Amino acid sequence: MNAERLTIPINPMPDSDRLPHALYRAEQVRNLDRCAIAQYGIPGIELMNRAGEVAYRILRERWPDARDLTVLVGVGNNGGDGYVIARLARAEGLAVRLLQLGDPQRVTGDAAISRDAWRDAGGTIEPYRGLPRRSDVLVDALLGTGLERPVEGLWAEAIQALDRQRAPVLAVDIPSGLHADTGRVMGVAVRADVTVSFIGLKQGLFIGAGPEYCGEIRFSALSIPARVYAGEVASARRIDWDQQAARFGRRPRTAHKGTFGHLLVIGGAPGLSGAVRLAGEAALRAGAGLVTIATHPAHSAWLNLSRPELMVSAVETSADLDPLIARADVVAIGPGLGREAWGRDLWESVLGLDLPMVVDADALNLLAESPRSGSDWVLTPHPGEAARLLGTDIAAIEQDRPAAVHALQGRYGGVVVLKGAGTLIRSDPLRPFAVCSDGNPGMATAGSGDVLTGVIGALRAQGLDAEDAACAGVCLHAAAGDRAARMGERGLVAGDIIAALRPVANRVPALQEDS
Ligand SMILES: NC(=O)C1=CN([C@@H]2O[C@H](COP(=O)(O)OP(=O)(O)OC[C@H]3O[C@@H](n4cnc5c(N)ncnc54)[C@H](O)[C@@H]3O)[C@@H](O)[C@H]2O)[C@@H](O)CC1
Ligand SMILES: Nc1ncnc2c1ncn2[C@@H]1O[C@H](COP(=O)(O)OP(=O)(O)O)[C@@H](O)[C@H]1O
Ligand SMILES: [K+]
Repeated sequence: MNAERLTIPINPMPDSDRLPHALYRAEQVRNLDRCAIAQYGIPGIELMNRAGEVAYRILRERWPDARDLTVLVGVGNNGGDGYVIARLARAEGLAVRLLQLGDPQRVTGDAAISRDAWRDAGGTIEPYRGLPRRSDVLVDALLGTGLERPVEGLWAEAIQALDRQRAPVLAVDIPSGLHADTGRVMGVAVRADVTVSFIGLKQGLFIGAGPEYCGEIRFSALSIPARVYAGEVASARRIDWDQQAARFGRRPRTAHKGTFGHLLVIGGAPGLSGAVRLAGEAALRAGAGLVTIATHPAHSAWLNLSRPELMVSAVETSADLDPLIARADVVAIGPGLGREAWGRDLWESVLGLDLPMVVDADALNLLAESPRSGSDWVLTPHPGEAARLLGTDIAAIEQDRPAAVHALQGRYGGVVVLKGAGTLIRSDPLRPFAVCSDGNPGMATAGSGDVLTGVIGALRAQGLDAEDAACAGVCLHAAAGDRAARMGERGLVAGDIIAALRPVANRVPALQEDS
């Protein structure tokens, strides 16, 4: 690959039917709504009608044979969208049951207008007392971005009942019970087959439990003017390999191995040699020109037998590192480093270096023991390492991953990659953080993080800065994981991700036999 510095714009509007890249917090989407209404004169009821129409169109497209619809509405504007959907469905001759949670007298504003329009069209409102025995599709219009406390009582019962029945569920704007900013489940949440989101994509759809609850995500900006978005800087940006691959052009015909950088991978205490071996091979497959592994003498002699392209050096103490560091462009440290004297000595010796670094695994655990801030490093903690780095527990990290990655970056500097489903990348605290929406649970397997370390190190060695290497590396790794998962998620091993790196990095279409 030939890496180029490239500014990739964040588009708030969808291009064709692809999802936009800009993500927002609930409060920001409310600002966008308000701006469209106040400054561009689009009445709120018009937005609600458009939202209902879009959701209904997607419902018909996805389930053209549906005849019996059950719509669950709450008392806010999310419920307002639900009345519109119910009215449109009834007008087309579908049998619609509308079940109300909360007191319909509490419905006000645009939602009340939609409620009345539903009644005027002959629709009835039944208080929710349980789901009908059968429906072809259920619409979840209970709670949207106005969710403000854990879901309890009858509301929680209704959501659990949705979970138990077998018909597909379309969630309006966001699955009810999912927190729009963190993707946290607020007690219980609707597990949707399709989620249709409006105006701005909520970041919680892609973070935390979001990917488990949203099903397929569809989006409509409800035709509000593009200028509305100029006033609101996205809180996050969704990244994927399709977009990040634009950084990589054709390799110059005159290239030599020095063109693509020299990565030094440090780690592999006795018994942990596999981790450096995986990181090293992944780096070669992600296009690094040269890769040297600095590892324990216990296994250095045979480490490269299965991959002779790797250079392997035995390091007894940190003094042995000096000549290797002198030849390296980038250092990746941590895979299999251990926390014994050997690993500590190596970690301490690289701390003062003026070289780009990728810091992973046990190096992160050692960093947690004596915290310090760096500027030119990429830290790649999984939630367990993140918890140690912040002196908290994993549950606290997972509850609010955006806050965790923000705190990590604040305390440790550089670029922080918080791994897991919906990996987050945070560099400059004033700019949107990134969320990778590729990847799959097949990648939850030993050594998969070591592969990522090698990939990010390789991209840095090829000239990308820390943030670009982290974003492109996470996406390349995830896309390779997705390609490897064509053969099934269960039983996927880290080596399968490595094998997929090369075709994905070169954008070679998948062969029939891959799938
Ligand atoms: N102009 C607009 O503002 C638009 C809004 N739209 C819809 O409006 C939604 C936001 O509407 P709202 O701000 O009214 O909020 P919601 O409809 O999400 O809910 C707010 C209501 O639910 C109650 N509530 C909050 N948490 C609860 C809980 N755990 N259990 C029970 N009740 C709870 C609140 O007290 C409030 O009465 C969006 O998600 C979207 O669906 C769309 O119609 C597009 C246009
Ligand atoms: N459910 C998932 N969806 C997407 N990516 C995942 C999922 N589970 C794990 N991954 C990715 O796999 C890698 C696992 O890394 P890590 O936990 O460090 O594993 P190890 O320590 O075994 O190498 C991370 O990049 C992570 O983001
Ligand atoms: K909803």
